[in-house]
Amino acid sequence: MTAIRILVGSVYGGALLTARAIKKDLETGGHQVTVLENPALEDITSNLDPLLVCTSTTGQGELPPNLLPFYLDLRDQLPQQPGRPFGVIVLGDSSYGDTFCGAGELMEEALNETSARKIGDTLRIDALETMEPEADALPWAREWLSQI
Ligand SMILES: Cc1cc2nc3c(=O)[nH]c(=O)nc-3n(C[C@H](O)[C@H](O)[C@H](O)COP(=O)(O)O)c2cc1C
Repeated sequence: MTAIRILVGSVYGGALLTARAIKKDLETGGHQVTVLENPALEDITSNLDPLLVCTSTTGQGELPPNLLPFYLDLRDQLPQQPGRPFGVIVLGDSSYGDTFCGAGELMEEALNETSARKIGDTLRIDALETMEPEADALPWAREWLSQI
């Protein structure tokens, strides 16, 4: 059994629904999943659980408002967590061009600066290609967890 924490960033609910679907799926497999809809830094500094970022991209490659305070505190304080596993699922829309899935890169860069350890490649989910982000996210999350 692994306990994981999902850091959610979502404007219209797609990334949140995806995170909840991952929770349901992984918990069926015997794991323990906490979905953090409005994460604060203490939600990660109080434990060593692997972290899964599940965020959409808004503005021009920016983070959704519910995840932004966490990101800013993380960048500000850089609490070191050497080797802590993390993964990134990011929703975006390739019609936005250069800023496609930019929110995932922001979170990855910030977590890298804390010396956390990325597991697997980022899953980029393109709204132009799929209406069901969870269809891609569930198998990816299982594979991600198996690599921890
Ligand atoms: C105002 C607005 C700005 C967006 N900006 C970007 C962007 O810069 N890059 C990108 O890849 N997707 C962008 N998107 C697309 C969203 O990330 C995508 O639709 C995503 O699936 C929304 O997920 P959510 O329901 O969790 O908010 C934008 C969408 C909106 C409505």
